Amino acid sequence: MQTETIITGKFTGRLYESSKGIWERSHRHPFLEELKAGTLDPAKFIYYLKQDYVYLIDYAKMFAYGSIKANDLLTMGKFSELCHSILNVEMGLHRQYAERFGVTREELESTEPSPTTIAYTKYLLDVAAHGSLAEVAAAVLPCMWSYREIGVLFAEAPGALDHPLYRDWILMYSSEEFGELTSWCIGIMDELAEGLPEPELAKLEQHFIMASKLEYMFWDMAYREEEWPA
Ligand SMILES: Cc1ncc(CO)c(N)n1
Repeated sequence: MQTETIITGKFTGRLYESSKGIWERSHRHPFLEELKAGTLDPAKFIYYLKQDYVYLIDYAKMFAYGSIKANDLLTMGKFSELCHSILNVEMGLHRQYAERFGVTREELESTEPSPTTIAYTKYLLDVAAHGSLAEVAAAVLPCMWSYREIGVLFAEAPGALDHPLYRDWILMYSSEEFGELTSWCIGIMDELAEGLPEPELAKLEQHFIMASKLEYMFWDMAYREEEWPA
């Protein structure tokens, strides 16, 4: 488990405040409450896993866009490292879980995205297609940062790591490595926001809030095992 604390700068402190209420609602959502307690219906977790797998394909592309939009090699390299780690470490965990549940890799990959997954990934990709590097950073930040917060909270919750089913999931998001990547994303967000005029900062904040709302919706979608109406 990881002990490194998240240090926010001036702008990321503002972002955190803007979405704290939404994040707290996510933490209290039955999907996460039950995952923490080890009582979450595996069918709901499998649904989540499949949707998250196709979500992560587009999410990884956000970091590829970050690499393209970066102006220095260090930033470019870090975004490409993040892309690599999503495709190989994070999605690797999903593949392991799928195997445990008897879901094939093909099944995972051919999951039909739900309405909420579409809303989230297409929102992100639209920001990437039309926005600046700072906008990309603001849109992807709640994903990393809120999972990091959930991972650490759950790893510290008494008994949460004793449940064999969801233990690996909690360990992934409370890991040192995930914490370091999140800290880097927070750092680059503050750097990119430095000196920007207020209307630009407000736009970044809007992306952060929107992605935070979509995170909440993603938990809720999984709990309801959302389907297309027709
Ligand atoms: C929906 C969603 N948000 C954030 C993460 C963490 O990267 C994830 N795996 N899935």
